[in-house]
Amino acid sequence: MSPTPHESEGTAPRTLAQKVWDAHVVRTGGQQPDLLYIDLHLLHEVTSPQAFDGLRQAGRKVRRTDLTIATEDHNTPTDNLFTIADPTSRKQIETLRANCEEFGVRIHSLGDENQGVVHVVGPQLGLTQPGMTVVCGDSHTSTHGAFGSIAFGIGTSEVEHVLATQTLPQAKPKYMAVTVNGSLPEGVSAKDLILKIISITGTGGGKGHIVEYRGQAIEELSMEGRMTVCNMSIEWGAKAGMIAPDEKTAEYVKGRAHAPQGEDWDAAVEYWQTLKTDEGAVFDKEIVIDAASLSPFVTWGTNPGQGVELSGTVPAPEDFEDPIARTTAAGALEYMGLEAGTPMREIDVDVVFLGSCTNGRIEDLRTAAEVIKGRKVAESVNMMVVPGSAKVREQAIAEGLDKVFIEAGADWRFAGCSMCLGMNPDQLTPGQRAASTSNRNFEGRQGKGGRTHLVSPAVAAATAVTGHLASPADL
Ligand SMILES: CC(C)[C@H](C(=O)O)[C@@H](O)C(=O)O
Ligand code: SF4
Repeated sequence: MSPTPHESEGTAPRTLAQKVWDAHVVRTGGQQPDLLYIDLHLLHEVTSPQAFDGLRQAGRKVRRTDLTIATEDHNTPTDNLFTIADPTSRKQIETLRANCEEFGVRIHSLGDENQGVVHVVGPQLGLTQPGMTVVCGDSHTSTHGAFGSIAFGIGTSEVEHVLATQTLPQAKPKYMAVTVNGSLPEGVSAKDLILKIISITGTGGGKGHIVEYRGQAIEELSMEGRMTVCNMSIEWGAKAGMIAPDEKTAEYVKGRAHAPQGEDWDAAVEYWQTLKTDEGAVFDKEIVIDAASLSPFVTWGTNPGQGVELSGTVPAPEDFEDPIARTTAAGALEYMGLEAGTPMREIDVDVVFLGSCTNGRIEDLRTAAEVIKGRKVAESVNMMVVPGSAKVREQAIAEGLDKVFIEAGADWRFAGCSMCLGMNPDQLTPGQRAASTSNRNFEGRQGKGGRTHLVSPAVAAATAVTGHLASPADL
């Protein structure tokens, strides 16, 4: 084996994550956690109010307003841009606006062309770039790892710390690799892959680890697909998910509002090319998956690890060896109103939700529109299409996708988190069942008593047409 550049320089081979980590350590040593520099801090209305209050009380400023950006997403209505009927939601949005004004933080409010779900907006503006550290008071910050950055969710007190200092103390993580060999079969998407991974690991399998997804199937994913995979890293407990940047990554970033320009661009790309795991670098753990063995994957239960092939059946509690898994399964079946042994394809749904920071990007809308085109949403189904951002919406309209959805009978909405979680008016009613392209199927997640099946955009679209869980191949 020929020595890697690092070995020849006398440095031990490192993983991608270690390289990015090392490049951001401001202070290390002793029993203290490392102090990391933060390159990008994203804010939304839910987890920032107390952080700003803390700054105000301490008489501090936001240290780097140029590295801080806010958007409104969780509490925003999607049927109109300006009337926030719920007083709590309205207060959160108004508080964010007032805080951003007081502290000089850039904000993309409802009606702004760059408003949208925070994890859609960052990459879209070219703010998210390879090799960065990205944080946000939001667990799905892991999405940004798709660019080869270390990106993770933080708590409100940490939000305050980053606002005040642009740094964050962090204990050293462990490192894991998920290697996906071979190509995904036709009709199998990034969402199917990540749901399968979580069903293997369980919701706690990644705890304490920064995970690098790699292998042919990962390299073959679009940037949107990579974001979908990294987005759900937190759903199996990982601290963050990452994918080494390559030409596709650079192509995606190039020309965006905040992408480096001219000589800076060349220097950036040269640096990004070094951001890969060195040969011989050691991970604490590795999982290997054969992509060819995968097929469309959906959830049947009340956590994202309770999934099964669409061609499969609802499992019975006895199918699980682990006593805890057995009890959890029994509870999930009861909440979901499902009988063990029922073919997944025979489960009827009332609502289809296409959207969220997992699958609300332009590629997701295109995939679903292709399936829906020339067909009708079943009479028994209410399909909501919610672009992840105002820009995604604008692009979809430019491509005529809005018309495809509207002609099929779907509800075409404004951007926001929407039915991904019950913080705004888009909610399931008790007992309603949804096929949803979002990332969490917890009890009550989409509305009190609502039942959620997590699916890919293609499965969502086919399900909307048939009225039961289905893939485009069934149409
Ligand atoms: C509200 C917010 C803090 C939360 C998160 O951390 O992820 C939300 O975005 C979610 O998806 O559950
Ligand atoms: S779309 Fe869903 S997962 Fe993403 S930030 Fe909003 S609530 Fe969280």
